[in-house]
Amino acid sequence: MKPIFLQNASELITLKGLSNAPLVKPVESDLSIIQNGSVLIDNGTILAVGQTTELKEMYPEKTSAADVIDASGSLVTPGFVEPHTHLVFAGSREKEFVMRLKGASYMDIMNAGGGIYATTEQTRLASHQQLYTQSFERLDRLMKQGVTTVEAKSGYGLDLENEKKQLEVARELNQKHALDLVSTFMGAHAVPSFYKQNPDEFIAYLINDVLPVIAKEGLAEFNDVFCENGVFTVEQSRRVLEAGKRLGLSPKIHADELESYGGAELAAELEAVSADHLLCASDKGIDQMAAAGVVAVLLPGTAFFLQKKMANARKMIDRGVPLALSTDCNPGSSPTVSTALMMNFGCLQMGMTPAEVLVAVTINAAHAINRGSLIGSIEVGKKADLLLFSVPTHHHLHYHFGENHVKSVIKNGVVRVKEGMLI
Ligand SMILES: N=CN[C@@H](CCC(=O)O)C(=O)O
Ligand SMILES: [Zn+2]
Repeated sequence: MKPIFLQNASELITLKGLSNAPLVKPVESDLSIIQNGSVLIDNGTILAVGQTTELKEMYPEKTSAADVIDASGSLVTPGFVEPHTHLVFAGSREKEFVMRLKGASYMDIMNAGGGIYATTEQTRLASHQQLYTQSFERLDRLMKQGVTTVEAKSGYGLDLENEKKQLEVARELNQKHALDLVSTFMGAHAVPSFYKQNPDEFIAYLINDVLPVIAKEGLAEFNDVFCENGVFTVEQSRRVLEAGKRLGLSPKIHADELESYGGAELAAELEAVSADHLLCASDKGIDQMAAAGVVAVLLPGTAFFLQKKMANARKMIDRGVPLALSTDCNPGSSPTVSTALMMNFGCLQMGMTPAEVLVAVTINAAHAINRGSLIGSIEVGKKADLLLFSVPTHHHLHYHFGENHVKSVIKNGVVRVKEGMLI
């Protein structure tokens, strides 16, 4: 593999020195910006980072032998990390979208057998190959948006066979697609109709019959639950997450999305790696998350699409919670792959600064999936996941809102997107 020398970036956002823990209360200087910056990449890894003249002097042979990418006039950042998606699914739910526009609520639709149940029905019917092909295409679209690592949840199978199928598809995608995937088991996404009268039995089934197989076959790293009034109680969520923990799966929680329900508090109690959504998180829950160092993964696309008030990012940051942003890419509550739009929501709807937003889609997002030491910043030894933009500074990303400004994507030291096109 020939080295790559990316040179002359007008703004190189390195986010240096943040690999050990997620960043709380980021400020502009945390971006550690290098003007006229350059990056030397060798064997898929970052070998050196600095000013262009400096690196040319330090590595004369390597820089002259390398493939040169000229980033004059361009912003360069670490690849975006998506810490919350429901990537592997079949079908779409545009009819529900129209029902919601006429006043039906997300939960009304789910309780009537639609929502997660509708996608589960279609996902169960789809073959491994069909799911693989559709999800591969979704990954391509994410990559064009600058995403270089994707967390992918199961949760549209709701039984051993189909949860496994989703996770096996994610595993194959991780092997064959250029992007890196991180898998999360989410069997506790909805109570299947067979168990409707006795959700505790479904929890017992997940704990006794499903989780051990998922753990044994190494199909997931995290265990997630939809902790929400009408879905799984705090007590049921605790049970399934503790069982996962005993098998080595780190907890994550869909918490306080539609009601204030104690999900943030549970995340703190279990020292979950992240609590996600949090539109209705209580002050107490927020403070407990801050004390426990749980990353809040906020999903503004979902609030926007369900026409709800955005999570209170400002309050969470001010009270000391580390924040990440993600698309929540899924067919029901956030059918989008646009990180750019999430960043725009961060600045324009959630009171976040441009620096807070950039941290939220890179290094803090990496920490939300336990990858802070590998990705999320441009530092020596880390994976060479880099983005080159058609704008000169990061402020332009928000100023020209609603656009994908990604020009090139380098993933593991290989150029995968050039002039906005997959290559
Ligand atoms: N809230 C629960 N789960 C998903 C949506 C799943 C769906 O509607 O299909 C979410 O994160 O928004
Ligand atoms: Zn979700």
